[in-house]
Amino acid sequence: MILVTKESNRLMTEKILEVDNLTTSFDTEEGTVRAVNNISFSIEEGETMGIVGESGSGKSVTALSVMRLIESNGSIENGTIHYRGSNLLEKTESEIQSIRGSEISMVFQDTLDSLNPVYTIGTQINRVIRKHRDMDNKEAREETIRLLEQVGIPNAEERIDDYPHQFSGGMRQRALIAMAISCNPSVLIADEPTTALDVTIEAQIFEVLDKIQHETGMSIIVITHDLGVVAGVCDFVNVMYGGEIVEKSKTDDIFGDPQHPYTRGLLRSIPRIGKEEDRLRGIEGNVPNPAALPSGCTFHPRCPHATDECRQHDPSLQEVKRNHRAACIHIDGYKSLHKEDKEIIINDRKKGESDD
Ligand SMILES: Nc1ncnc2c1ncn2[C@@H]1O[C@H](COP(=O)(O)OP(=O)(O)OP(=O)(O)O)[C@@H](O)[C@H]1O
Ligand code: NI
Repeated sequence: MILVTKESNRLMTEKILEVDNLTTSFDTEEGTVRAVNNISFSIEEGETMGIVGESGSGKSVTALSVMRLIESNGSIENGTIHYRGSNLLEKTESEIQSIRGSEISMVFQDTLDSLNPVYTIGTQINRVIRKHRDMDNKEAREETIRLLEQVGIPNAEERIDDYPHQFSGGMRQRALIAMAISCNPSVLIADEPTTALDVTIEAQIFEVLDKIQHETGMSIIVITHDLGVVAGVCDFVNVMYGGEIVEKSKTDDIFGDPQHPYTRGLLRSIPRIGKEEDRLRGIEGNVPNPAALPSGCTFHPRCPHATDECRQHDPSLQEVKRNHRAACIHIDGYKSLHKEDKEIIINDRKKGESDD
């Protein structure tokens, strides 16, 4: 039955999650902080979507809004979040609790140390399973072993009784993924799942996610500050800056034909292994204070192409070509500059490759 539904969804390419005009803000001592400002995106079954941006751009708040886990000083001011056609913002707390974990699940940022040190890995996953699924202890234990195997933990039958400190960082992250997928969610949100891990382990974690996606057809939202991660993993990408989505397209187009000056800056700052000097080549300036966002285009104080118009008008996302949108008023007029930027990127890459 489920398979039939899933299959027909795929044929109809139904959007499994659809976020429209989401605005989330917080009350702070500095005043109202609009952490997420009027953003929209959607994801289909089996797709992997990236949300990329520097620290403070609103990525986690976006995810927490979808999970309805915004802290008490914050609120979703505007927008809708449709999951399988019904608006999550209209659900009661108990309805949302049953969706959370079993339909939409999240691996939280900075959770590597959040497994409870006094309980075994098995006990902690077992608990989540029994909360959502009708299984007795023995069945849940078998299911936990299966999940640990699924995320690539060797000797799962023995490791299930280990305590978190007996697991390496990469193994703990696998266990957290096992926990997040333990109730077969349709959507998994992974918030910076590999930030604390080295690149080899990072690649392994994404291989695990890819494998699970093939096995289950789940949709994945990957949150990262690293466009390098996006390249290998995501079908399409939303670039966030100052709480807004400034560019969105298929991953290939983000790399092959980036439009927004911010995206191009991010691309130029992807570090190459062993290239220390690259770290210095990020985007000049700092992310804006969300309690005091600049006038006009939020990016204008850091933008090499900013004009008076940019200081006055906040650009909305415009279609650059099919399925590729960017929020920059100079997208037409600045075609030539874009070309120069592209040449810099391409030459840099070639240089990097020949240096390696
Ligand atoms: N509970 C809160 N109260 C006040 N401000 C908040 C709260 N939660 C988030 N913010 C602010 O919202 C903005 C966006 O935060 P968010 O955590 O979404 O950024 P992020 O893109 O996930 O960054 P990072 O890469 O550092 O995780 C930040 O300026 C942050 O300080
Ligand atoms: Ni975050």
